[in-house]
Amino acid sequence: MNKAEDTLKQMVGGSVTLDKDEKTGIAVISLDNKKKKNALSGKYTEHAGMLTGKNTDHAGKLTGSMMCELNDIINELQSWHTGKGLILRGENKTFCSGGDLNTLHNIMSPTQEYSISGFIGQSLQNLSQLPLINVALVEGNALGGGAEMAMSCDFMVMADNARLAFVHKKMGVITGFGAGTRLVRKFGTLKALEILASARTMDATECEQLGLASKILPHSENVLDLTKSWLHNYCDGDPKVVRNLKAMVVAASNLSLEDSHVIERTLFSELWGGESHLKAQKSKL
Ligand SMILES: CCCC(=O)SCCNC(=O)CCNC(=O)[C@H](O)C(C)(C)COP(=O)(O)OP(=O)(O)OC[C@H]1O[C@@H](n2cnc3c(N)ncnc32)[C@H](O)[C@@H]1OP(=O)(O)O
Repeated sequence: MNKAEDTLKQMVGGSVTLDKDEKTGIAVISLDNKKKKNALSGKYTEHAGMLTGKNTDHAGKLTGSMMCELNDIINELQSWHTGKGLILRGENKTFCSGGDLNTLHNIMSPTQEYSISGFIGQSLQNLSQLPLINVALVEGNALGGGAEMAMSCDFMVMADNARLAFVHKKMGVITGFGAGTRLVRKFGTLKALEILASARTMDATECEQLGLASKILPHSENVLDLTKSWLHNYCDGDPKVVRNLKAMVVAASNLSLEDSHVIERTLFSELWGGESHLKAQKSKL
């Protein structure tokens, strides 16, 4: 993976930031690459250390692509033990226009791309498996790799101006970050094939009808706040309960029935007799 990371670090431009709210337990990851509609590039910043929380003695150097930053942020969230929810969004009223076409143009080796898609695919897999209920807030466009990122979250909330398109076929490729597999598992082969082979653009209404979007919100300045309120419905209460619930869902989607039942019982028994359980029991007696 190191070679992939090194290559990604050459992609200049953009940033990814994390905002953790300890009070609500909801974190927000924001993609920001204004000049390229939040395409996934890298960045050059004189304040790199401040943004990434490390590399302070390398300030002013190329410090890594947006995907490397996203990967670092996901790693950081693995140890956020009081967290319950996560929103992945784009700045500038749009989600993400996919891979940076300028840089992708220079990566023509299948071996290199195999390793890069492995790095990004693993990051998105790690994101989807965080013990946080996560939601992609899609405003504007989620195209190509951007659609793949949105697809890796538990839920998708879309602004009414949002559009999602797996444009890969039009680019002469297919999905490479895991969304093809996710689409097939969600819809079965026929619907997934239709979505991927048509490479069509789906608006928020169609995404909701398909079950890709769980909620459509009016496109407005406070769409992020509305998404936080929506997410709060699912992740209010004791962090341990919310996190174990998410961990159980992750286990069930990855493991055999038998193995998943063991995990489910383990996670259940961890909560039995705990503070929340006793409190709830008391209020019912
Ligand atoms: C390996 C994974 C597969 C992939 O993700 S491949 C990439 C798939 N994505 C795409 O093909 C999207 C290409 N972009 C577009 O279709 C349109 O730019 C888009 C997002 C609908 C926005 O349209 P408009 O609002 O009309 O804006 P625009 O076209 O004038 O774009 C503004 C500036 O942003 C740039 N941009 C947009 N998407 C980019 C991308 N993916 N990589 C690099 N640059 C990108 C665009 O070139 C333009 O730059 P400039 O202002 O002309 O210098």
